Amino acid sequence: MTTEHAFPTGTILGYPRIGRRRELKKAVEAFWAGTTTADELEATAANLRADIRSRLAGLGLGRTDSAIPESFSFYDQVLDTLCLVGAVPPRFHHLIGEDGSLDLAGYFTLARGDGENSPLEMTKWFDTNYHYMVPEIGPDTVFSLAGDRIVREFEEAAAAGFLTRPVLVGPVTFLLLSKPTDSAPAGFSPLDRLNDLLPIYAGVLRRLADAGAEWVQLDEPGAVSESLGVPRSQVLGALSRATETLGRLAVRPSLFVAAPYGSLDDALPVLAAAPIEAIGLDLVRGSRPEATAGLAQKTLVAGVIDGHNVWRGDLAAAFATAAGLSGHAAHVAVSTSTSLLHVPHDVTDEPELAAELADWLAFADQKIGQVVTLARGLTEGSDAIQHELAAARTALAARTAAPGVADPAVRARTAALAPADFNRSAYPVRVAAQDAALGLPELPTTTIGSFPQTADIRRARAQHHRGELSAVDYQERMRAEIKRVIDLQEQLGLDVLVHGEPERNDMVQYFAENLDGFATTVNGWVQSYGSRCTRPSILWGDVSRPAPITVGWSTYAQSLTKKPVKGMLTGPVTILAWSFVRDDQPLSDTARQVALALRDEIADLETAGITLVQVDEPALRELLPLKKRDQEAYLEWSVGAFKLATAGVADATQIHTHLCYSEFGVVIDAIRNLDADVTSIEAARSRMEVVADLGASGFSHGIGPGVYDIHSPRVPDTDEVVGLLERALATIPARQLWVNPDCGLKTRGYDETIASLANIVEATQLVRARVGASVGW
Ligand SMILES: CN1c2c(nc(N)[nH]c2=O)NC[C@@H]1CNc1ccc(C(=O)N[C@@H](CCC(=O)N[C@@H](CCC(=O)N[C@@H](CCC(=O)O)C(=O)O)C(=O)O)C(=O)O)cc1
Ligand SMILES: N[C@@H](CCS)C(=O)O
Ligand SMILES: [Zn+2]
Repeated sequence: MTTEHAFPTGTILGYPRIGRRRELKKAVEAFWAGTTTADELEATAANLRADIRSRLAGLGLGRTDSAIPESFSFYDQVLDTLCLVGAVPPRFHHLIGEDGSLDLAGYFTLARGDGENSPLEMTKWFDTNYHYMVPEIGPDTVFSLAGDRIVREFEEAAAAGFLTRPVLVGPVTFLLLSKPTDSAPAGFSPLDRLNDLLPIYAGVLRRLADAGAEWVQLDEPGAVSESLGVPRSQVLGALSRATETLGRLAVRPSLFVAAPYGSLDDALPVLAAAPIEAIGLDLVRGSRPEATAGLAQKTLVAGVIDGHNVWRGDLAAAFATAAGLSGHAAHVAVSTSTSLLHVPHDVTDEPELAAELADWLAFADQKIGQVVTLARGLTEGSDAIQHELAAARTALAARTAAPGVADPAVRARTAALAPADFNRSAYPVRVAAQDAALGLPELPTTTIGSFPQTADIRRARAQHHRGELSAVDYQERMRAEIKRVIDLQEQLGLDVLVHGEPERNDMVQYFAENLDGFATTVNGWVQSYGSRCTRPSILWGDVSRPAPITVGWSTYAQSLTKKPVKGMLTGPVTILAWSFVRDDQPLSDTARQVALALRDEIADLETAGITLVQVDEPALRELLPLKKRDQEAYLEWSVGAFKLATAGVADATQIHTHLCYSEFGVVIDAIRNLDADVTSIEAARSRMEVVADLGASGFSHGIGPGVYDIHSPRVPDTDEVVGLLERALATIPARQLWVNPDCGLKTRGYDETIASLANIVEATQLVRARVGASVGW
């Protein structure tokens, strides 16, 4: 059995690994480009890990008490776990080396594909903007202890004088996040393989114990979510079996099971009864638990510092919550509610943030400071931290009273909203008006908005930001790009054109920069997937639109062509989901403010002669609450915000929307309720399954399933696209079908984009000829 080790009184669940200046991104991309070697990449990563440990210790986390989590990853923690347990899908078995493991190149190939073999699917990590690689597990998947990175990184830390705490995705969550292999029989669930997986985890724990690890963190957010498609009773049973099995090992480190992203609810008694030593609760999302049998012998790790948002918050309230647990458990420690992966590094590294706003914020490093303060309060008593609690209280009061936090004009407008503001005419009336006004061919072809963001475009934006390129010159450069994109689409023969979004650094940040109520960062990068990052904006005040945002770009594009140009906006829910949003009022109130600003933009686009407007809502699914009890209310306000943004237009103006990610499940109803005239969805990787679901649900509006996956440079051939279109036509009528790629052309190069779009247009012509002959167009 394990020897008793005290859990550190202050810790965090994980730390950003991309680097303060995105050093890891740059090193990984250089390795992919072949300009550096694997050894050089390993050396950069080791330096980064060393810097992180020193920084965390400098901020006050203990060097030798397991307070510092070892949470590095070159790409993704689920992919790391997959490699650790040897669950490499058969199509990649040729990459496995003689020692049974993958080298770095092989590891990245699973994430990115290799031309012949498609990469692992990627999907959202719980309700965050982080994406993980989806393992494929079948009845025949062979598990083996195939990697030792986690042990080597622990030893690397030890050699530098640190006793760190290795972090692993727990076995239940790993299987809950996996999908069944294509050949798995109906009814198979990856969770069925738990008994076969547990011995591998046992092996890892033994090796870590042998290496000297005192604590290991198993992340089990799967225990919190009710949206992973497995009955709750099975999740609880699996959690019980896993913790019983691992807890009863003869040789293992002490086990800390962390449950971020929500409350454990009925999973808490399961963990409380299990032979593990510490339980991590998300007390930002979840409330303080009742006294529960079994907790009295355990450490409760109170996740009272929000790992998912950037507010400095009410530190005294956080302290009271943590201190209030002391009667429930043998020992109480303080932590973040989630890994700090979701927040930027350091507020003091933001030269352009107003000092007042900066004082209201806590990024990763400031949150560690907060954890350390509260831990001191727990050990030395609250008097010892009075100064820090008072400073946080003063900042919070200043925030509440600051001009702009409540804007009377914005509040009056939202208060005056009436049901009619949310609804358009009946769909058949709109279709008739749009058919007459737009005169589009059958199976209209279009794209989802962005075109490749070339290095030139990004460089011009960086130069403009640094003052090296004037506003006029910057505008000229963007207009030149728009002209190139319009000319290209004309040559390709697309029917509904887009301006290409060259002026956007990011589809949310760009709008945040142009709306009142938001602040943006310079160095606030947060990993979105792999090497890709975003700089989420900070929505701190009431939102309004000081001036039109996209009208100039869209009307310029329209002036270059007789074909219709689709206006292109990001929807209210996505703007909220991909920003750090104020926590002092309900999200639904903030969503209405953003929706009204967008409604004004759409009205201006319409007045300027733009006849189709796309309002992207790729994050509609992402913000869906993990708990079923919260989902209905969410869908009500999120769909309402979209309708508020879009319902002000004439019948003849065609509203499009776009949603990423194919596993829609519960949001299929929401798609119908959005009442957009045309909805484009990512579908290529799921081979149109979602279209069948929509068809079966009686969806009657326009639908544009993506016909090729833009996540790799592979060019789809014409036959393949014809096949997908025919598959779509098997379940939905031709009059509803639009033809478009999946979203995100901004991440591709021009060569493959042009070749792919040419094949799409050709495939559409072939299908039009075939279907037209049978239906008499
Ligand atoms: C659609 N997706 C998005 C999500 N969230 C968002 N906020 N935005 C999204 O688009 N979530 C779900 C998905 C996730 N997908 C992606 C896809 C692609 C990226 C991505 O490519 N990110 C870029 C950074 C984009 C950006 O902000 N660019 C800026 C800054 C460019 C830059 O790095 N400049 C250099 C200087 C350049 C020079 O001088 O030559 C610098 O600052 O050092 C811009 O265009 O201006 C990435 O590189 O990771 C993210 C999520
Ligand atoms: N209009 C955006 C949507 C991405 S979700 C694009 O095409 O990149
Ligand atoms: Zn998308």
